[in-house]
Amino acid sequence: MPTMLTDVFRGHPIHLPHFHQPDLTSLSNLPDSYTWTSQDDPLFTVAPPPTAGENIPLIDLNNPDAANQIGRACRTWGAFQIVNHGVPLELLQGIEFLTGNLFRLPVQRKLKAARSETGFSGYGVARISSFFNKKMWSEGFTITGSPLNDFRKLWPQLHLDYCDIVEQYEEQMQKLSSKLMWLSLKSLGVSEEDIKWARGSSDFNWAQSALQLNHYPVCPEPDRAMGLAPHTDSTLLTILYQNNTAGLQVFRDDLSWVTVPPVPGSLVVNVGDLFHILSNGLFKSVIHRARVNQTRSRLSVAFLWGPQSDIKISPVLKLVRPDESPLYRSVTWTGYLRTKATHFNKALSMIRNHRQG
Ligand SMILES: C=C1C[C@]23C[C@@]1(O)CC[C@H]2[C@@]12CCC[C@@](C)(C(=O)O1)[C@H]2[C@@H]3C(=O)O
Ligand SMILES: O=C(O)CCC(=O)C(=O)O
Ligand SMILES: [Fe+2]
Repeated sequence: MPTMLTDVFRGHPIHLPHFHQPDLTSLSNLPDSYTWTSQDDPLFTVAPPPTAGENIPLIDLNNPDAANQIGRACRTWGAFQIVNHGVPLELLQGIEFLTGNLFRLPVQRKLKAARSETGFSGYGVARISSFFNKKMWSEGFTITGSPLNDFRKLWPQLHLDYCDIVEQYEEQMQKLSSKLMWLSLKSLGVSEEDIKWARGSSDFNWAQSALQLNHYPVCPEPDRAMGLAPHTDSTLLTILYQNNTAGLQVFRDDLSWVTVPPVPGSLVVNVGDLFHILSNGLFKSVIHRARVNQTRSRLSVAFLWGPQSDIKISPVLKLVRPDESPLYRSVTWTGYLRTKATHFNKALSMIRNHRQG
């Protein structure tokens, strides 16, 4: 039996200090343990060049040229925003409503559904927290499979309604992710024929996913705090819904940090590490982070999408020059998540084939 996402960290406990996390909404000063400097994160204070003013592309999926625009965005930014994506507005409002209600619950109630050190789902701090000396100004809730058990602990009365929203949201995101993957691959001249594991399976039985709900409370000193530290996602693609408070920033070597402005009804798409591997390095897995705000709290919902655990992802052969070896060795999603859980931002280079000469 392949490892399911739920089991991926079973033999890999990660020390996560949720139980010692104060209620961030009650703090009027930024404690030292939450104060970031460039010593805690070398990218913390990099300044943009004086002429920077660019932003990630906003792509209309109804545009006949969408595949090319997406391909270009994946190569230059590793991220883009989409409109006319087909996900009903009521569903976006529904998931935002659920997320807001979840994080408004008293801390003691949220901790009833705390994620354990070897678990995958539940309430807690970001997994990557263990790689940083300072704490992040955020709380999260991870879902994979049915959230029924956790939601029953959070909402003894209303859990079924909330499960329904998650199910509908995941169904829509699943369809959209697959559409986006094929559009971006089309731009590289890659079709279903070229990828054995994804060929002809319209019921998505080769894919699996997780949902990450994030909350960034109002912060007394946002310039010195960090909502979610810089990272790349370990996914093929991530589709992110953000409420109308800015905070997400993507990194470009030539432009530094660029804020992704919230556009009502739109969704942000990030290329993850697995898509970078699949595209033989042509698509960038984008470094991104979340900053926080002094007057407005922020919510985001990340749909993390990847292949089933028995599928090995390797560069599409069509994208590898005949005189070169593929840039990466093959890897399963669960195998990669474990490497990432131990080596964090060194994970990609650990599976890279180093070229001779
Ligand atoms: C499938 C996963 C990707 C993720 C780790 C996880 O097991 C579930 C949560 C995901 C998330 C969301 C916030 C940022 C991130 C780096 C983290 O700490 O947890 C990502 C992980 C990832 O993409 O590597
Ligand atoms: O909140 C955000 O904008 C970013 C969230 C994120 O990067 C994630 O959940 O992986
Ligand atoms: Fe992310």
